[in-house]
Amino acid sequence: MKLILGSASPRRRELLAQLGLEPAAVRAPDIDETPAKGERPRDYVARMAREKAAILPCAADEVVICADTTVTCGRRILGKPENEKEAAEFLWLLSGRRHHVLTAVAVRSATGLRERLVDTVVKFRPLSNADVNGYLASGEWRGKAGGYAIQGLGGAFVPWIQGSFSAVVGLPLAETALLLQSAGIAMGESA
Ligand SMILES: Cc1cn([C@H]2C[C@H](O)[C@@H](COP(=O)(O)OP(=O)(O)OP(=O)(O)O)O2)c(=O)[nH]c1=O
Repeated sequence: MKLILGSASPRRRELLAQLGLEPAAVRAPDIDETPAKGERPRDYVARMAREKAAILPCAADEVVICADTTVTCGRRILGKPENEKEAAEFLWLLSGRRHHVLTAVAVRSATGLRERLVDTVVKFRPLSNADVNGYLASGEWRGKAGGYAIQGLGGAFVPWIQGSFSAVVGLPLAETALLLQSAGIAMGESA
């Protein structure tokens, strides 16, 4: 079976490499990521991963893996900030609080769709003006759910997590390995 990474995210590619997996091809999914009115965060993130997997082509000998990562704070869904102002708003919202990072993984093959949702709790220390301004200036917030990257400078804001670090970065390694194994992809095998 050929492994296809259905994601434009370089982090997801690196996380697959950590499992010893190199995709035979990378296909970027382009879907509308707007949450439906009143949609619950868990439903939203699972739907996003499923929709990404559904729109990509998948041949009979292919296994396509897609994922979606979303930050939720209270009832709010924090996606990728559209601009610096929104990134600042997200960082202040997360400052000094715990929030959830939800990552849904969808694996599609000729035998069907397999999915998992991983919920990780992340705590931010209280941020100062200098923290937020410095972080905005770094540009690291771009393209990251919730406007931060735990694997980068954003790690300095995080004294504690409960759950899966790799899921926060974009792909939960333990769950991904199991999903891919059941779809016929062996770990450490280059596609
Ligand atoms: C919270 C957090 C998110 N992120 C990233 C992971 C995801 O790439 C991104 C959330 O956006 P996603 O929509 O999940 O993915 P994407 O747009 O980057 O790529 P694609 O849809 O093609 O798969 O935020 C981090 O890298 N570090 C973090 O700490």
